[in-house]
Amino acid sequence: MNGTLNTPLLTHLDKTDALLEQWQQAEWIRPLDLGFARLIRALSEEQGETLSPLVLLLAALTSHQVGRGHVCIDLETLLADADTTLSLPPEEPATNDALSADPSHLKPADLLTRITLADCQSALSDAFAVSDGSRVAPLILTEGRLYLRRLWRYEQRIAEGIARRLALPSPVTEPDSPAAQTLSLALNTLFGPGETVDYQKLACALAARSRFSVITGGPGTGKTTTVVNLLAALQAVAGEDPERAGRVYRIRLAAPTGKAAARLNESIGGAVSRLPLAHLPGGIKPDDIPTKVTTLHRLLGSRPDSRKFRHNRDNPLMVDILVIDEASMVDVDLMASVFDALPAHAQLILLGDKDQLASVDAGAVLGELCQRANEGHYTPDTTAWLATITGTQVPDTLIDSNGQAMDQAVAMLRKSYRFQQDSGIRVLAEAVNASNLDERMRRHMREAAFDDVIWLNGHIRKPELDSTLQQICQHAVTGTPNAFRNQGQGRVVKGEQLPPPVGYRHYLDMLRDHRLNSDSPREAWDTLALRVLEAFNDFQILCALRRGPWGVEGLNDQIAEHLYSQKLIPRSQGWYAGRPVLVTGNDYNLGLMNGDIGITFSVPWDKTASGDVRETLRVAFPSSDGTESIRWISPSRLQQLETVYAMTVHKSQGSEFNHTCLVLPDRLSPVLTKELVYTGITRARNWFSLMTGDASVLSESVEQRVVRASGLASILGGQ
Ligand SMILES: Nc1ncnc2c1ncn2[C@@H]1O[C@H](COP(=O)(O)OP(=O)(O)OP(=O)(O)O)[C@@H](O)[C@H]1O
Repeated sequence: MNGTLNTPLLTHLDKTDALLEQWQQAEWIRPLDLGFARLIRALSEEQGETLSPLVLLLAALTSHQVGRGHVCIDLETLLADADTTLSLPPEEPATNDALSADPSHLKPADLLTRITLADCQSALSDAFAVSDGSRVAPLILTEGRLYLRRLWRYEQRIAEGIARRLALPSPVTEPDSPAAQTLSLALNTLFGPGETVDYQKLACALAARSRFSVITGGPGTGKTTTVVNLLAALQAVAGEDPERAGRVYRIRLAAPTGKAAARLNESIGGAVSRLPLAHLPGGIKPDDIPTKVTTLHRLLGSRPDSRKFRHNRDNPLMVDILVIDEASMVDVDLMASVFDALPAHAQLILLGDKDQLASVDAGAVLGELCQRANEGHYTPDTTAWLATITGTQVPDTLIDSNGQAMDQAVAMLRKSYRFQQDSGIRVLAEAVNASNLDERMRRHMREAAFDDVIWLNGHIRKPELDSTLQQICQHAVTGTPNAFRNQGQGRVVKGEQLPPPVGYRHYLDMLRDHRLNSDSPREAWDTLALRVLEAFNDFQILCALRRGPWGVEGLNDQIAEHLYSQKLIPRSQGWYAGRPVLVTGNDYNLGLMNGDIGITFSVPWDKTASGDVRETLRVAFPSSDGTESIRWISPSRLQQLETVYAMTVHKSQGSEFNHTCLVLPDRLSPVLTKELVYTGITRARNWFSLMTGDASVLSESVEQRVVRASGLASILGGQ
């Protein structure tokens, strides 16, 4: 090791350990991170080795990064900018700020400025606990990336699963083969033979050619429509393929959360019913295209108290084609399990929006696979094949004679069909995505120049905290329709008159004014609960942060107090009728999944000892199987949940609301990124409002990007 490591903190193992402990006590790193580093130390000592303090430090930091969604640490990036890479001290102040009060403490970045890449490489390669992957070790170092072994294995399994599928021959590769001709006929029937570029048609063709494909697109670009057409085209090919003897493909549809599965369930049935099946080759029947969507956990067969799934390499799924919607939310752990459970021949199609936030847990698989999607990188071979099969010429800007194998399996939908050309939500989302929120756009938002977007306090640069929180609370009650252009009246979307935006009073009134009683049948209660849950979905406050007055914790308290002061709810704490709750962990016994939302009802279903009717509280959750039934669960049985007047943008992924209000705090922090703002805006179907603690935070946030360290793109790019 070279002489730059002259600080005792990196020459004495006990001192490094003590520093890590200090960081852990200040909640900069997790107990798990410290524990992992100590495990590495113990392992080395068992081998009679004295661990390098630098390896102890890097072990803790790698584990810390995994907790922040990274699959690994890229050492060069870490050394170039440790502050940004590690985000330490953390963006949200810990409850215990003893450390930050101590001026003598060292940040990881202070320590790492003294370290070179060569120091890291040499310390790591000397350590027994670190391997290059050729032997089992808790840390893996490969191409300058340091992994926890578990995460490295996930990435390897995903890369292998993708590469193997990309290499499989396809019956439609030869344009004059019968299968390719059938595909071409099916696509022309589904989309028309038009010569203008139809990205949906191109996406179907690309995905039909490969056993692994990704279709990415922003909201309303037709991902669902495209995949339904794709499945019809694939079944048409299967029906004509003598090798399959007319057997149709076994297709399954899945999404990472119950909410996302339910949303796809709602839209897919309609899209399937519109298919021109009678005109397609292959004699496809309506039942050949599935309309039921399940969660990935259910599909893979999750078992209580186990990370392992029932379906795996030894017990694969009975499936020929698997479609995963909202794939941006799938972390590397779950994605690796998907590849394990898929039979070797099975085709995997990932759908999602590459610009959204990545999964909460480690990995950004979809985002990484789509890194080059904007520019296409289709080879001349692919382009010629697409022209023959679809009759469409790919624009020159998307052609690249050096395109990689993975590029040929990624399709991007580029036209929004949901939002009209002048929709503020669409224009704003595009501007955020391009990190281009100019003054004209900000003025448009402030002055309600768009029909559907309003920046409620955008004219005040630094609004006062209390009055802003008060304004958010009032907005939460009514949705402030008057602030929108034309008071939110008279908008017509796709030929239908849209009601003005609403706030939480809408569902609370419904809950209060119902006429059901103890004689009412259970079905009537189910119907009411469905209506109330739907009404709750009409409005949602989204926050960037968890802690502090601008975070979900503070805002939930504030809003509950305000609703109570308005007599809209009977109390502001604990359980009460009207309390909306978000499930924050999977509960397999109750059949509830992380992200499920329920509303508390007071129901007359109990009796006192003397036989009188007694009101009791039950939380109504929509069923997870896509049917219109309700699960009524006693509050005492619910373990992991929080009130959900305000929700983090992270948790809102996979959901959509009629009206969302995004709350941005009064100062910039690393969590405020373009992806977060984009995800928040695109959760809104018809109305979007913005509240800021400081007007400049909006523009500053969209200048920041989420960059997650991982090696997937590099492994696949090297194929
Ligand atoms: N090629 C098309 N021509 C006309 N309308 C279309 C086309 N494709 C999709 N649409 C319409 O646009 C709307 C959005 O389509 P779809 O639900 O398929 O998009 P999506 O990308 O899955 O949306 P989401 O953002 O909800 O995931 C639907 O009303 C659909 O009928």
